Amino acid sequence: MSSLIGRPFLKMNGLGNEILVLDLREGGVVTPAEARALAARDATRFDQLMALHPGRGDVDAFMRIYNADGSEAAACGNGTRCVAWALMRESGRDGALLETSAGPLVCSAGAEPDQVTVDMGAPKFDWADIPLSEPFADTRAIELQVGPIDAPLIHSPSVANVGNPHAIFWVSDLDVVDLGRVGPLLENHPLFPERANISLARIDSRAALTLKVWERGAGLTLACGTSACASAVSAARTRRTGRDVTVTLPGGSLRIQWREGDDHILMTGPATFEHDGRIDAALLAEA
Ligand SMILES: N[C@@H](CCC[C@H](N)C(=O)O)C(=O)O
Repeated sequence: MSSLIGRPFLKMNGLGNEILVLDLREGGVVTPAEARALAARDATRFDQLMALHPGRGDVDAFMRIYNADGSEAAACGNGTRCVAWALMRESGRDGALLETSAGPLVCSAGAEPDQVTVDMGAPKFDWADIPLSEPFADTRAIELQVGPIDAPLIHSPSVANVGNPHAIFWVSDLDVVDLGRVGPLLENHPLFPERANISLARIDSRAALTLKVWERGAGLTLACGTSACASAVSAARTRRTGRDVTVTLPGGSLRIQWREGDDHILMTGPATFEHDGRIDAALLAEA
């Protein structure tokens, strides 16, 4: 019998990015096949599944993050806000300390109801940390073959790791290419040994950008918090914007601040509860 039977879940979303928060603090581990089955059910449909495991010391929960295709990720911005919201509701406190394999995440209640701020830590820009499969001295703009049709339209992405790998293509028109077509090709490009999340980013002003995202392991989504973080720091790093920006995605907007001093990224945005339930055998049946 699956170790997930009877475990409680919350179906939530962060700007329309579908999140399933699964409480495994009493035990249980998600297999890739179980993740794919849950992603395919209406009641538990997700872009990311945030599985909560017991945390050590002061940590409220250790999170394992699964994409809809069953693969694991070390970071998920929208999912982290949803988990923090759930744990703050449970504890009655206005903060939560979470951990993933990429490190600790300090979360706090935002100024408005259902808003959460997450300290996403410091970004990494070294080619080996993205990771890329070959060295690049400057990751603000790398050379990447995108094929003869798309090459004149999108090229020279910035790359960053904010707990997970991102490539950002700077465009003036977000529809210049069909991201649903080029996304999977770029996600699996040989330059990205661990695949990558792919964004098209348009600069609107010194304090605003707009994104479309193809997520590793999940495809086109309404929003991706880590893409917003990676794009914001890359925009500031290439002097396209300042360090405090509003990032608008198809599902809504996030405020991203790249703090001077420790270089940590602060992400602020909503977490929205939809419904709750418990895992049963029918939810885990192969789709
Ligand atoms: N939607 C997420 C990102 C989830 C992980 C990503 N698809 C990956 O595999 O790295 C977010 O809000 O950050």
